[in-house]
Amino acid sequence: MPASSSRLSSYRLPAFALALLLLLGVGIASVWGVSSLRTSNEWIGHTYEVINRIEVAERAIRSTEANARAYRLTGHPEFRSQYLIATHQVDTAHEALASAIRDNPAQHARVKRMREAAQAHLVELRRLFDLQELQGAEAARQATNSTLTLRQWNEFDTAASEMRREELRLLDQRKARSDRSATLLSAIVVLGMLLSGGLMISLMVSVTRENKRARRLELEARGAAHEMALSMAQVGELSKQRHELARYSGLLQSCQTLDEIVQLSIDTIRRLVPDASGRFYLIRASQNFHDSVASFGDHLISSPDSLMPADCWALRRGQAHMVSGEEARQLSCAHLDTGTPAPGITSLCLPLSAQGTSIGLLHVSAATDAMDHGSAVDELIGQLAEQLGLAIANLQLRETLRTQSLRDPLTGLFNRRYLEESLARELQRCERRNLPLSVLMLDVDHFKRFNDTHGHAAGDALLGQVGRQIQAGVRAEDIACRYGGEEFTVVLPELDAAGALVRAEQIRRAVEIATVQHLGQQLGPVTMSIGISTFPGDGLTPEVLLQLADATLYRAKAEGRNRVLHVSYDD
Ligand SMILES: Nc1nc2c(ncn2[C@@H]2O[C@H](COP(=O)(O)OP(=O)(O)OP(=O)(O)O)[C@@H](O)[C@H]2O)c(=O)[nH]1
Repeated sequence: MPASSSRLSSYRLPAFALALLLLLGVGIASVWGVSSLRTSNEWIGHTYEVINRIEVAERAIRSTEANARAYRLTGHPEFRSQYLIATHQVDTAHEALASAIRDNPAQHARVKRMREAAQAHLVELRRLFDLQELQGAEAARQATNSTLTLRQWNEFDTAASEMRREELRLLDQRKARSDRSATLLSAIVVLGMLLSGGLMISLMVSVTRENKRARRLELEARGAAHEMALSMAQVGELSKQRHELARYSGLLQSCQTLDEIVQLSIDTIRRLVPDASGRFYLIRASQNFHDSVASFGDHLISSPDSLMPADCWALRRGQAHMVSGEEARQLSCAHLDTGTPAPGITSLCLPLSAQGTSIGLLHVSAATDAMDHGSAVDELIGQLAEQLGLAIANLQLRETLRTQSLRDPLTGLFNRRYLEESLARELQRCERRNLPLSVLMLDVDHFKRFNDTHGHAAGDALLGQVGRQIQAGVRAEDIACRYGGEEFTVVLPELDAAGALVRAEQIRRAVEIATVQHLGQQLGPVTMSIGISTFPGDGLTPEVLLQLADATLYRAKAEGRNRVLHVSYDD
């Protein structure tokens, strides 16, 4: 369509010029035709004039003849004077006739013949008139030569008739030419008007089409400009979102705790989708459940605190699962509380994984419009989830490594290396603040016998349980360690000997009454001996305090086991 239109437009100027030329031609032809008609009419008028003058000449000669004859017959003077006047008119009439046909030699020759015949007849009439004047009317009548008169009249009439015929022939010819000119002029005018009118109509149609096309193109151009503005806005939005994601990646590297990671992720998701809500889940050690670790927003679609992997399409398929609108009826995840997302709301489940291992789930819900704009938001949140999974996995790995380096794997308590570092630090802190610090040295009684009786694995299970009981028996700020073998140490900052005795007694009692479940058997209970040393009364350095607590422990063993002992050297 545009190609044909532009092809037509290239013909428009020549067509317009042709139409103008045609109109000009019609104008010129009209002027020429009118001029030609006027000339033809002039010639026709001229012919009538000549014919009229022929008749005037005939009338003049006949009037002369009639008056001369009447005078000859009656002698009446009136006829005499009329005769004399008429003789003058004959000359005048022939002069006028000769003047009218001076451009036509043949007619001119005929006028000459007419004139000669008329002159000859006038001479004869003059002769008879003079004779009548001198000798009377009878003599003139007697002298009349009828033969001569007839011959002169014949001569005159012949020339006049020839002349009239010729004029009538010319008249017919000129009328025919005038008719032709009029017909030709009419044809030219009609044809020219038709052609130029047709061209003008074509031009008008073409220009109208061109205008419509121009209007359509203008509308299309406006639409394109609008779309470009929209896409520019989308590009701007996309760039902003990518910037957010890049910022997220950078900050994620520096996060030290899960809380920091989760908070940063929430902030970033809320920046990408302002009114979004959602929940973070991490997989439990048992792998059976995903437990919620954090949530955000107004929960457009709520999801429970814990969910089974089978309840989530994303966890089952190992890939993002987004539903909204009609689709939600069939494919909504079972863990969503509403069953199906409300109209206009989109739900997005994203599995969190690292190196192919599932570690959790991110569920986000938001208005469908907010999730759809630029059609890249779900993709961006997907990228965020990928980085989030890796970050959590890294954190967990770091935590595991740190725990492995600082904690005893069997009991979960701190190891001896950590004890030595932290005892020195805590001792300095308490010394600065002038506060006491107590050290407990704990040992399972007859553990060798337990091992030998129930096996090494049962001994491990017992040590694990004792470790948990020791941890449960102290404050969060206390430091419980496995010193080695079946021996444990607890550092109790800011606690004096009396307080340490109470705490140690609680632990001893808890161990004494507990049994251990191992391979379906209930083993134990066992007892524990505990030695105490206290800063500053018993010693000032970590080494002294540990040695003293150890020595007191062996003294408790020696005194019969299953007891707590503190030896005050001040006493
Ligand atoms: N199952 C298990 N046994 C351990 C572990 N570490 C040390 N043991 C054993 O613990 C026993 C310690 O025995 P002893 O040092 O003789 O002390 P005891 O039998 O508890 O006797 P008393 O301390 O005098 O009450 C040894 O048999 C070690 O092999 C451990 O990690 N797991």
